[in-house]
Amino acid sequence: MPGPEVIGVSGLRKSYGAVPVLHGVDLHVGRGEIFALLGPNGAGKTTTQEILTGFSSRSAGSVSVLGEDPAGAGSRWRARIGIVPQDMGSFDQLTVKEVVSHFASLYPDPLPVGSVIERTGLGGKANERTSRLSGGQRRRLDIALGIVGRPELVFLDEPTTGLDPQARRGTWDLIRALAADGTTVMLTTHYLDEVEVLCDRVAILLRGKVAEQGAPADIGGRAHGEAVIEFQAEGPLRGAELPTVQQVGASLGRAEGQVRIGTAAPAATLRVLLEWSARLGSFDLPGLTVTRPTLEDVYLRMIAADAATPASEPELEHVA
Ligand SMILES: Nc1ncnc2c1ncn2[C@@H]1O[C@H](COP(=O)(O)OP(=O)(O)OP(=O)(O)O)[C@@H](O)[C@H]1O
Repeated sequence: MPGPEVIGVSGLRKSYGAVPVLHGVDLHVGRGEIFALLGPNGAGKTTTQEILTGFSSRSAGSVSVLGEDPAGAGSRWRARIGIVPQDMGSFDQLTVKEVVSHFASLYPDPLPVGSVIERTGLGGKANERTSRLSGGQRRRLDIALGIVGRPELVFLDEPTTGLDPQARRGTWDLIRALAADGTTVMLTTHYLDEVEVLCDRVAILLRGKVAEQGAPADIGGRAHGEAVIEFQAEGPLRGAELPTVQQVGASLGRAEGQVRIGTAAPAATLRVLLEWSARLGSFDLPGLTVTRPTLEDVYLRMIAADAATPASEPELEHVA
């Protein structure tokens, strides 16, 4: 966590009636971070965001957002946060500019309406009725409404769902610019590439618990996990006996000329392989690839492992 703490959550629990949904969530987000909540449908991401924004009560645990407990925070605190839910509702008879201006009027120190409309890529639509916007343009309007109040902390619930690839990248640039200005961003998403390229840290929520929290590159031990080296044993390498790569912790497989090596020490293993290929008169490992598990690989593995684990005993919780 780089900056001072903006969100601090410990032991957060939530039940709807007798049904527990959050089972002791811990989260810590620093100023200026772009933080993702990732998890399958129904994992509790929206519920967590609703509690952090004061729209839902909690059953147990402590929550601090911008130094206050959202459960009792007033309008001055509310003006310091921006919220972009999955669906902002409809303002069909109003134009983009009218809606953004209306929202701006609710805040003590809003951003200039024109610049918000430009930054969200709606410059050409300022005088269009919102009923005539496409789905993706509606989503950009939602984001405009979430940031017009110049928030210190903005919550985005699936901000790029329904956007075309160019608009997604535009939204990422906007989120990066907000963070560079010191705005803290917490978002939920189902897109792993979005987490990978955009977010400083991610918490993976599985069945109401944080299964892991950290930089996307470190999740599931990715940074130090096993890499896979593959190449084609062609030319002088064809049929040659492979070197003893086990000495650098590598395992070895071979099928129809395609060599596949799993190794915890890819650089050392490559050195052995390159010396071996040079000895055979080849200065290349044809079709060489070195890959580590992607975020998607480790995420899907975590979901599968979680699904294979029986649900814990029903917990005794306070009813919200
Ligand atoms: N108002 C409610 N009353 C009862 N149960 C609810 C309510 N809101 C959410 N839930 C339940 O709480 C669980 C978590 O829902 P939540 O919307 O937080 O998940 P999510 O991770 O945001 O899912 P998604 O990715 O589908 O948006 C789900 O099982 C859902 O059915």
